[in-house]
Amino acid sequence: MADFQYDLVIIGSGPAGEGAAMSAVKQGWSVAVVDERMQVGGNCTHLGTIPSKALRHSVRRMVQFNTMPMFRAVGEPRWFSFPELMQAADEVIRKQVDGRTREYSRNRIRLHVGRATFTDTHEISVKKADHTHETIKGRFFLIATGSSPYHPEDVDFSHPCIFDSDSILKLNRTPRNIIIYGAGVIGCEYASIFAGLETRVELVNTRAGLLSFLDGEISDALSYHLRDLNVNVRNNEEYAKVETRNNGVTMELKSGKRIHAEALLWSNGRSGNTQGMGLETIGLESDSRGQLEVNEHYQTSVSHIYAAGDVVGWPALAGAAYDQGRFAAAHMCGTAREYHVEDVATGIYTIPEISYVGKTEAELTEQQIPYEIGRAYFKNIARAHISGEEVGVLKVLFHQETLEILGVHCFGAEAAEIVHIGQAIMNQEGKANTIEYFIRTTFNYPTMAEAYRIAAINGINRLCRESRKLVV
Ligand SMILES: Cc1cc2nc3c(=O)[nH]c(=O)nc-3n(C[C@H](O)[C@H](O)[C@H](O)COP(=O)(O)OP(=O)(O)OC[C@H]3O[C@@H](n4cnc5c(N)ncnc54)[C@H](O)[C@@H]3O)c2cc1C
Ligand SMILES: NC(=O)c1ccc[n+]([C@@H]2O[C@H](COP(=O)([O-])OP(=O)(O)OC[C@H]3O[C@@H](n4cnc5c(N)ncnc54)[C@H](O)[C@@H]3O)[C@@H](O)[C@H]2O)c1
Repeated sequence: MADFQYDLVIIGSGPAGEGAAMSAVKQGWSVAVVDERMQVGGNCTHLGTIPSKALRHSVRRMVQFNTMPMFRAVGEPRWFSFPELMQAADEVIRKQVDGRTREYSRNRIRLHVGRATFTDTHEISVKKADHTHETIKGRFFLIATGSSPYHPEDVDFSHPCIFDSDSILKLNRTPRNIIIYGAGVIGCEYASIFAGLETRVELVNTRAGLLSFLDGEISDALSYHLRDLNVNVRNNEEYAKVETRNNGVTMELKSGKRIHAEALLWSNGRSGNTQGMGLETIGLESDSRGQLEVNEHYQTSVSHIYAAGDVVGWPALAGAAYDQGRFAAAHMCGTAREYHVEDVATGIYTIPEISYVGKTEAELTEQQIPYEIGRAYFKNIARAHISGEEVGVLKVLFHQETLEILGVHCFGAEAAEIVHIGQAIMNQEGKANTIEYFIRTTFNYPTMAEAYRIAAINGINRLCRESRKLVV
């Protein structure tokens, strides 16, 4: 006889678990969430999205204060240390945990703290901090256990100068220089953060260019601006060996170069959290990156066990994880309208920020879709003059004949917000998706949204010039 019994048992209280819990409880289901951490919110709140974005926000504020001439009247430039800036992030985490805990309690969702392991396809055992166990039965399960930094065996992560994206949050000083190995989203974001702190950054990229999934023009802009912030970007490099000293690290690259720094941040890849969960006892197997395969309803091969969020791989984003959890729960409860996370917007919080939705120029060219480009440079926008954030561009790709929006790419301050205006129009059905929307709609002034009107006019004018039609 199990200690507890629920309609749905969710393992993991990150965005995927939370989305599923809230969705199922609203259908009248009894729901429990199990997490090995005392506080809810998942790695998203405690180690990933929230601390890194709060940290980046504080760094940006500090850089603004230190570089804007207006502030010189009230004081000299001031530098906070990495741990001082992390304190502001801790306060954000506290507020997030408080809010989420209240939500669970208001909705009568039961929280169990401990590490979950499957004992059979309808039961888990939860090992608590005091080493006692409780058993929980469920009609349905959702595995929402997230992901962790990948650690290669030949790198000693117990050394005090070697960090991953979890342990970097405990860095107790501002290093004078740092090697960041892996120039994925995490590597590029932390390169911006450390550059803002005036740490000299060696960003070692195993690929030919930065974030190759981005539109080429945006990826080039990122490389330019990171270099402008004094980040040394080394493309097409792989490590051969990492050596440690008391006060630093030397990385030997396969190309023969040796680079030294006070610290190394390893940000090359993540693995799904599926180890030690007893998956073998229920006939589930993860792939070489610890990820689980699911169908379009987020069902694993055991039909009442679902999985969502980072543990299923792409797109490994918080907003997508939340929606995957919601859609999985809706399917279990039989209320699903056929939703599936497909075209997600991506926000990359480098300095400056990047965001995009839809196709890139390279993809459209490969698919032989005739497109035109409308651009608006932030340096021409009144709101950007006022905020002093003049670096950036909004680029809208649209079909030459139908005028439907095919992709929105933005680089510059608040790009992650700005992109959603284009996304809203792009997701309209049929003829309602048209770049002309931005020409016939009057915007508030001065706003960054105005960039859409400027980009639309720019694009339509180019199209009209080419086809010798009337210019707008
Ligand atoms: C540095 C960094 C920055 C990021 N920035 C962004 C960003 O700006 N925007 C964005 O959209 N995404 C960002 N991400 C990605 C985002 O954080 C993840 O996509 C998101 O956290 C995935 O949510 P999840 O619900 O799948 O799981 P997670 O948030 O990973 O939570 C999983 C939970 O499961 C628990 N758990 C695991 N195994 C067990 C077990 N056996 N028993 C009990 N509990 C268990 C863990 O304790 C954890 O609390 C970032 C990630 C990192 C690392
Ligand atoms: N702003 C954001 O949206 C944001 C910010 C940070 C992280 N994230 C998410 O976190 C995820 C991880 O980011 P990342 O910077 O590590 O980039 P990434 O996923 O691009 O990985 C970097 C490199 O590691 C390799 N790799 C990945 N997993 C591996 C594994 N298990 N074993 C060996 N090699 C592996 C990849 O092939 C790649 O070359 C991304 O998928 C991203 O969606 C998002």
